[in-house]
Amino acid sequence: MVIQTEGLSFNFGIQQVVKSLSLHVPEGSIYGFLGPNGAGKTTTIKLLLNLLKTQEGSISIFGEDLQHNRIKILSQIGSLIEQPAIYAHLSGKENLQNRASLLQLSRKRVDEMLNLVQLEEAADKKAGNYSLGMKQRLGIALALLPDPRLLILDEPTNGLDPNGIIEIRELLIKLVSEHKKTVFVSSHMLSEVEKMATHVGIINHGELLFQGDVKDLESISQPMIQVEVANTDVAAQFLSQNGIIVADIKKDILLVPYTSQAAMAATNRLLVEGGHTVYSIRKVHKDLEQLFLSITQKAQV
Ligand SMILES: Nc1ncnc2c1ncn2[C@@H]1O[C@H](COP(=O)(O)OP(=O)(O)OP(=O)(O)O)[C@@H](O)[C@H]1O
Repeated sequence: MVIQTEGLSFNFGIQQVVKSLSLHVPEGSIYGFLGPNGAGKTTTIKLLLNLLKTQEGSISIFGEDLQHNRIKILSQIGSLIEQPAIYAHLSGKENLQNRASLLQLSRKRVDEMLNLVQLEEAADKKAGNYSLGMKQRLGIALALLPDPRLLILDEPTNGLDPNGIIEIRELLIKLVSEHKKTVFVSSHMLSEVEKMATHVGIINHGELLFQGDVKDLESISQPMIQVEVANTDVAAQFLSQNGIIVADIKKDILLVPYTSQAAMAATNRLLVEGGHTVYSIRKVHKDLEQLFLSITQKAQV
């Protein structure tokens, strides 16, 4: 495990913001750390980066305890929280060169980073005039300069347009697949991370509600029978009268909880024999966004 926390808790005054978190982030993963606003994501990230002092529990990174190996561990982590620290009056390249000379890195490394985050063409433009997405990519390039093993990003796609989101996503996938990094990335939108994350942790009110690989998340979603049918309202009423639960009615679609193949065939037969026009019928899994909402909402009740 690259990151492993056990019983990690944190209070701001009397408010417990992080509750006994046990995070397991495997090497070479893109770990999507998901939760609604105020769930405790930033606080957790600050604990991982030692920007807040651990009050209870433990954090181990690269197999070593953070409290006892702070400098060694932190020197191998690149991070981006909130706004990237960029000099607006300098160009993107100058921002990188400044940092590179502080770290005693070569100019070649600056060019490599500009290429990696696709800012070569805009390298000589003032960073203050960059779009939000370009600023985020410059921030990531700054974090990657010293070639860290682990990258921790707090909501890097927040406020970006769809193209900006895709560019960050492709960059993170490349970092893991071609550069062998591990990426820990927080977000409040499952749809933004589901296309890139290999692992997911869902947090709400400071508590971890789900952790596992993305496939596990899909498998806990309850399967449904999706029936594409004419006149959905009439068909739904007909099914209910015949003892079949209709979970949802959409424009041309009815959703019925899936129990078995035989039950699915029986639903089909019932509708057809009852004179309803069935265009298609198939087993589907709840969409991940809905699943995320149901996990986080359930926890609020
Ligand atoms: N410095 C602070 N002092 C007191 N309370 C704080 C402080 N920072 C955060 N909190 C509270 O801790 C809780 C968790 O905040 P945190 O920023 O960790 O959540 P988050 O999941 O990152 O949310 P967001 O996506 O909105 O940043 C919130 O209720 C917040 O008000």
